[in-house]
Amino acid sequence: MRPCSVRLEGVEAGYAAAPPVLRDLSFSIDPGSLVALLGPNGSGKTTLLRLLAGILKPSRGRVEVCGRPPGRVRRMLGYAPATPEVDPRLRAVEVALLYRYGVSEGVAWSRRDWEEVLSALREMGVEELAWRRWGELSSGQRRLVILAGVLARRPALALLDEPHSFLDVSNMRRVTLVLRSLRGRATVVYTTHDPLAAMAADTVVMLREGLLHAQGPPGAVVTPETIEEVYGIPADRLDGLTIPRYYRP
Ligand SMILES: Nc1ncnc2c1ncn2[C@@H]1O[C@H](COP(=O)(O)OP(=O)(O)OP(=O)(O)O)[C@@H](O)[C@H]1O
Repeated sequence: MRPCSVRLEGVEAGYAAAPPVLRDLSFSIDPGSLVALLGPNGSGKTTLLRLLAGILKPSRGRVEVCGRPPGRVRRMLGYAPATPEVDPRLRAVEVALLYRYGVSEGVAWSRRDWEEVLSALREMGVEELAWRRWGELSSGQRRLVILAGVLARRPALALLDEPHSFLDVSNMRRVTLVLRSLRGRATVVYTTHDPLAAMAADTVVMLREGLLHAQGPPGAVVTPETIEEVYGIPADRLDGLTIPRYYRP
């Protein structure tokens, strides 16, 4: 499957009668690129991913994924929610299989499905957890299982909500390397609260109160100036990286 392009034009989106969450959003993403979505709590990152996944429809403007409305290309998309709802009795490998197929796509699993999912679990370093029940897994282990399932789907566009959350530094590195290895083969959009995790992307999209604040290479977007503007806290530049000073008064 060829990686998808993404295009938004004058998009407004939100929930029921409430004021729109995303406002006048226009930007595009090149096929095969790795994109980090950064922005404060409540700025609309998950809403944007749900829009790209076709779960939510815009109230105004146009969203195109692989040149079509997302709802028409669902089979090409993989979506990993930040807080997936899963039956705690399922085995990890079954959860990964569900995500390989998209949770609502009823299918009979073949031997190849099992092999692909086990291989993805291995890549995420959680193969030994394959037969453990979901309810017995830690938050970080669950994150890795869901990511394995979505990546085993081999999506043309992977939409990953906080893939680094709950992970220790070694697993953060593992996930970052896996995401970078997908460049050129899949378009990947991931949300994060960690400016360092965003530095691994080709492009950073910074949202602020539902508006596009900045888009560009990490070095141009994740700067001490932007951190100060968007989050209102100081940040330092160290070895070319921007480190927010949330750890020091
Ligand atoms: N199902 C919903 N119904 C009504 N409002 C919602 C719903 N989901 C989110 N919102 C609102 O939409 C806004 C954006 O939420 P969203 O989850 O997209 O932000 P986010 O940037 O992903 O936040 P976080 O970093 O905290 O996960 C918030 O003000 C939130 O309260």
